[in-house]
Amino acid sequence: MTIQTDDFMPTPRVVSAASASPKEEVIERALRPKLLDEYVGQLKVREQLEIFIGAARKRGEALDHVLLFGPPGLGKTTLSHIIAQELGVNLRQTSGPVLEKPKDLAALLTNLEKNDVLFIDEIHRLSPVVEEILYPALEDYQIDIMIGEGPAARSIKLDLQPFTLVGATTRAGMLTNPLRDRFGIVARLEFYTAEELTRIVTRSAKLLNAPMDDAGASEIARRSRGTPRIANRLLRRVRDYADVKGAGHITQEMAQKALVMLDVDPQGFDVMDRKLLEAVIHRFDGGPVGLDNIAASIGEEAGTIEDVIEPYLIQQGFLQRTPRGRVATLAAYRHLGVAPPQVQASLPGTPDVGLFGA
Ligand SMILES: Nc1ncnc2c1ncn2[C@@H]1O[C@H](COP(=O)(O)OP(=O)(O)OP(=O)(O)O)[C@@H](O)[C@H]1O
Ligand SMILES: [Mg+2]
Repeated sequence: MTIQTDDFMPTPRVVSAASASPKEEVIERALRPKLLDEYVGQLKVREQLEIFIGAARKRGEALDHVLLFGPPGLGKTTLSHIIAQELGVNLRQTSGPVLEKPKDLAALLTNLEKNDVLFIDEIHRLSPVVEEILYPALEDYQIDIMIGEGPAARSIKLDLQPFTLVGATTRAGMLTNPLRDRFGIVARLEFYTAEELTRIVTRSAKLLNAPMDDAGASEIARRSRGTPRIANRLLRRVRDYADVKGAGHITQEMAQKALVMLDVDPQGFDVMDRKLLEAVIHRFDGGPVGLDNIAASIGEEAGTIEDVIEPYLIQQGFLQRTPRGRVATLAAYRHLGVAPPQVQASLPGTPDVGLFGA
């Protein structure tokens, strides 16, 4: 296998769901729904939360600890803010990698008021020593802290106010078992349907004062990889296009032209998606191929492929995850206009042709 050097050039992704830039975060905050009722989709999660939040409020208790997991840009941070808002309590926000020492977490915990929400983003990246502190805090609202040093050091117990931890992660599989077991409510966020994304884009366009018709909205929604963050981002790019090339009104035609310019295909796939599928098909005979080989071949980190790129390809049925590696499906061949390998199952001794074999 030859690897061309241009494969290692970073490719800017307009449809990357990965975390927003600081500038984008400001816009995201403005577009973020504030209440459960405004939060589109995720019906199961919403219904559960409505009940549990209602019950906690009624009893004046802290809500059970909540773990939110799912691919980037599906609304974990948004939901954590909504939970605090609906509970009528303060939200304190931090993230796994920021909490370097036990005392960083202890300081946050001891400052919580009754029933507050502590949001820890990227909770799978907590260091083990910090995680240790968290266990008794979650279980008994207590922490053990060390006072002094050397032989004079002693540990004292501090009582905390009852609180709710909301943890978010793109990788539930990387959480330790003891930590995962301490969440009473575990919610997996799913990709959004085109209809749900249409509602999200329509709402955002109103907030941005961007005139748009329904066909324009559904065109953007269809191409947003099931992800609100991408839908909002494409909306802003399409609006720019409509402002410059048209009279500012977002129609289906404007959306289509803008998305062609942005290299987002009708399926919502971008350069990296197509690169991945092409690599599996052309360089690895359609698979099965391991994640690391794909990563080396397309010049992308394995973690990014696993968290950001492949979940949508798998959900849409273009890629399959098998115990032996990733396999391109018939839909992937069709999408790229490549003839699938011939099925030769009737001939004895023919090599395994992956999915298309017997
Ligand atoms: N259910 C929803 N309804 C309406 N808008 C949504 C919804 N979910 C997310 N959004 C929009 O998508 C943007 C991204 O969501 P958010 O930042 O909550 O994603 P995330 O899951 O925390 O991503 P990451 O894993 O990168 O932290 C938000 O600004 C918000 O406007
Ligand atoms: Mg987030």
